[in-house]
Amino acid sequence: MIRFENVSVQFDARRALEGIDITLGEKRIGIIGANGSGKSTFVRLLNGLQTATGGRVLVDDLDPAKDGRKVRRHVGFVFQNPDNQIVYPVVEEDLAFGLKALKLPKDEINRRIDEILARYDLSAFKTHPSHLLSGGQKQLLAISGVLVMEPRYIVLDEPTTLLDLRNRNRVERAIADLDQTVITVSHDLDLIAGYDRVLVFENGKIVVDDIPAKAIAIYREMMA
Ligand SMILES: Nc1ncnc2c1ncn2[C@@H]1O[C@H](COP(=O)(O)OP(=O)(O)OP(=O)(O)O)[C@@H](O)[C@H]1O
Repeated sequence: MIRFENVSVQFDARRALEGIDITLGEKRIGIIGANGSGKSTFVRLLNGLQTATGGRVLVDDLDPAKDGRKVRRHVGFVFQNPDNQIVYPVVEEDLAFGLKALKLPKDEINRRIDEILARYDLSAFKTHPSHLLSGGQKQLLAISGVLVMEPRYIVLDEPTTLLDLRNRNRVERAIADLDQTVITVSHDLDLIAGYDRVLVFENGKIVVDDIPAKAIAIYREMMA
């Protein structure tokens, strides 16, 4: 369960979030809103990448601002730009690095890596230099790097911006198959159409909180 208690975030003169009070317990939560409306700031609060300047955030009763390391074990985060996420020069090394930190047995590490590479059609790239992957393949690798860790919550910030239609659909299906709670920030309204709940951000506030059909319809009118 995720709770935001009267959360605000202030960057110097700019207020990025204001008076966010919400409890999230659904399995699929979509977040939409205009550029600069506060969506990324909102999700970055979930793993302590951003700290609240007012109020507090709780993820399963842990405060990411205080227990960042513990929380990050349970909250996997896929960034907008995969280059910020891929740190190792070879694909399999990149996938292994978090798993090694968890001190998993070698067999288990290899099993998880082979399985995730197969799922995203990346098996042929296992020993390839990560930086030579295409933009979309990098995005898939970044998503894979989070999924292999089997976190309880998965936050995806614009996970399909670089993907062609086939890979975009693949990511959509992969998300649908996940047992975990998924929170997706996206301008791709189709991606979140089948979700349980959609939040619409405007000027640092949640202005709509509803089922996708209703939230998306209101958002389309707001953007018209
Ligand atoms: N580190 C920062 N320092 C100063 N201002 C920031 C910082 N991060 C975000 N902001 C500002 O806070 C506001 C909200 O930004 P945020 O990235 O959360 O928006 P967003 O809804 O995710 O936008 P987009 O759809 O463009 O990704 C913006 O006005 C942005 O300029």
